[in-house]
Amino acid sequence: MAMTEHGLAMHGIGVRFGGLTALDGVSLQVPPDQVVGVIGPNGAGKTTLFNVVCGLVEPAAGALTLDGRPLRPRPHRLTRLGIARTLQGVGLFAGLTVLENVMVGATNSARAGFAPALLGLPRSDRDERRLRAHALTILDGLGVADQAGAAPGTLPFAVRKRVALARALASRPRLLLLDEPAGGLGAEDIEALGELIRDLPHRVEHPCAVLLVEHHMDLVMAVCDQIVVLDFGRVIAAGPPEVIRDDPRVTEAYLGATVEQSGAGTPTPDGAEAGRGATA
Ligand SMILES: Nc1ncnc2c1ncn2[C@@H]1O[C@H](COP(=O)(O)OP(=O)(O)OP(=O)(O)O)[C@@H](O)[C@H]1O
Repeated sequence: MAMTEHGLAMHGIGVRFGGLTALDGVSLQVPPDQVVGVIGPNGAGKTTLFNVVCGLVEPAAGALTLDGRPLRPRPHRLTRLGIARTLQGVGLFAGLTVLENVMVGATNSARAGFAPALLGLPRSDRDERRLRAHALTILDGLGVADQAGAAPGTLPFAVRKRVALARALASRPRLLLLDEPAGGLGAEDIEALGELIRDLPHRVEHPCAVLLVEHHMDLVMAVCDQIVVLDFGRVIAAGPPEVIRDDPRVTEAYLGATVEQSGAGTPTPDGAEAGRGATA
């Protein structure tokens, strides 16, 4: 991967949990106009890497930069840094409508945003209208505006996932972190999700780079410009999908994983699942 100052970069990140090295000298880049995927067998360090970028895990070694400037992410400050994330689950507020959930996502900080409305504090009608219109536009872009007034709990899982994505996009991030967005979705929904993800860095308004941690190989191969392969906390390969697909080190990592736990996952990166007991 060519080095650039733009976007997110990890430089030699190391993370240890007691005696276990979860990440070992991991470097990668997410340029502003790309979708970058992180794959690897179970336990390879993908979630740990995601958590480092979110500020949930502090690395023992290495550094992060955003547009060449040092980045010390903190979970509550991500939005202000122009970073948004979705989590493995859906995580919508059950007591709010779909629209309100997305409006919450549009707030940049608890002081300036939707929180006053939630707390019953006064805010201008104009702000409120603007926020609603913005949230509706995003829901519309994801094809779920017709559910704006619904309670999330009444909606199918695939729709809730879209709403969660809408909420993340509502803060107009320039980097979106997606942790297993295909989890629990059927093939058709995954394909539609792939189209949405692929489009994000190329939107005319508010384009946004994507760092995608995902088990579903088909999705990763279809949407990523670059793929970083982790195994035992190290980067064993990095490059565009067509290179990664044919890289013997990658096949070996997945094959080795399958041998370790027989029957776990599909033994090549062409399959829909990863090794080491991967989930679909
Ligand atoms: N909080 C923690 N404490 C101790 N060990 C941890 C912790 N989090 C992760 N690990 C270990 O670090 C290694 C990397 O785990 P991680 O969850 O990042 O892998 P992963 O690639 O996301 O796996 P999966 O595909 O199963 O989600 C694993 O050996 C895991 O057991």
